[in-house]
Amino acid sequence: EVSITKFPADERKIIAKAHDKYKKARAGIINTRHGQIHTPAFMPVGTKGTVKAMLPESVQTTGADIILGNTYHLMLQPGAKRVFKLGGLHKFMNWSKPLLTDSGGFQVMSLSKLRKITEEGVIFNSHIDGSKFMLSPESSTEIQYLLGSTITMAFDECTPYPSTYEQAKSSMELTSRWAKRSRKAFYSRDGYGQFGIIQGSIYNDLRLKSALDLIELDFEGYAIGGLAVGEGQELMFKVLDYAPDLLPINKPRYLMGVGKPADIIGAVQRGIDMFDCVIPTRSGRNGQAFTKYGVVNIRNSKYKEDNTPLEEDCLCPACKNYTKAYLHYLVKVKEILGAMLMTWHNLMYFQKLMLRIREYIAQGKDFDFIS
Ligand SMILES: Nc1cc(CSc2ncc[nH]2)c2nc(N)[nH]c(=O)c2c1
Ligand SMILES: [Zn+2]
Repeated sequence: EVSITKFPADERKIIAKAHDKYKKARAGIINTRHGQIHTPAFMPVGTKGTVKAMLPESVQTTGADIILGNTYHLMLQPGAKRVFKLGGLHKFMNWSKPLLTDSGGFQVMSLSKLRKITEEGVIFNSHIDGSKFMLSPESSTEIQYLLGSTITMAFDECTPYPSTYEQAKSSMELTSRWAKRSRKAFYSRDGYGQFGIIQGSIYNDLRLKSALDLIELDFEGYAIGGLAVGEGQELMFKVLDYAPDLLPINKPRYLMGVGKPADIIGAVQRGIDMFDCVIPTRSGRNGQAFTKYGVVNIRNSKYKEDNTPLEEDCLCPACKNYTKAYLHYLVKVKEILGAMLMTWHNLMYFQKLMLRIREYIAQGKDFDFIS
């Protein structure tokens, strides 16, 4: 099954001895049918069956163990049944390692204009051609099965921020009812898993109720949803000061949609194991490079004759073979190679950050370094 194996207890004691705020941090391995995931892990986003501007083998060289796919986009095009007929998403996109697919509700709410939430599920018009679709706990779970996801996400409603207590309560209760239906619809197989997603916005009693409802369904892992939706880092950390502890300690904890390096470090310190965010890929294409010196906006004219690499000790192709001047030029003239090199560097940067965090935890060292 999908299980998180932890460092032996005595090594955990070392971690506990480290400064208090690190004692919740944990490093481990999730074993799946498609290989291991070293946690804390960062999952690059491959929304439409590709991590934009990257070959899958290049994504692999950055150190990523797992990438994300999207039920919403893939069900509209090319269609889940077609992907299934063609051998599943792993084969289709030539990625043999673990794949996690989001359940689609979040994307419906953020992408399709016309949509209606009912007890049954969400009825929406495709943002591509306006045709009518329904996503429900059952159909979302079936679509993820057809795609061949290693980790399937329960169908939830991401409670918007801000929400009143009443709004958050009824939204969380809907998510609990949908989680039960998602769990019932899941075809469980060795090495595959399904994660429940807890909601409850910023209200600790709702977060607790959501966790209790989902723990009853015995998922292979748990995600904290309803965060990184505009509440800001301070409020997010306030929820993370207690929410991870409501979840089973021996199961993976995934914080959806997070985040910048500082967000990731703060969340790991509060017990989170898995992350996903479009920031390294999307901002890379927009000319932002993450470096140990901070974020470099490569379009800035100060780089037009800068003959040095983004980072002298980075092993990515952008840093090994090119200069900031060249990257500045490529991004300015919108050359495809610019998007490729910037993306590659950022993904490498995020994986190096996760590697350093895992090493520091294993050695029981403080890792307050802000990358
Ligand atoms: N912030 C945030 C982000 C995502 C998308 S994660 C993702 N999907 C595809 C790429 N990345 C969420 N997804 C779900 N299902 N529920 C949430 O509460 C939620 C919250
Ligand atoms: Zn680099």
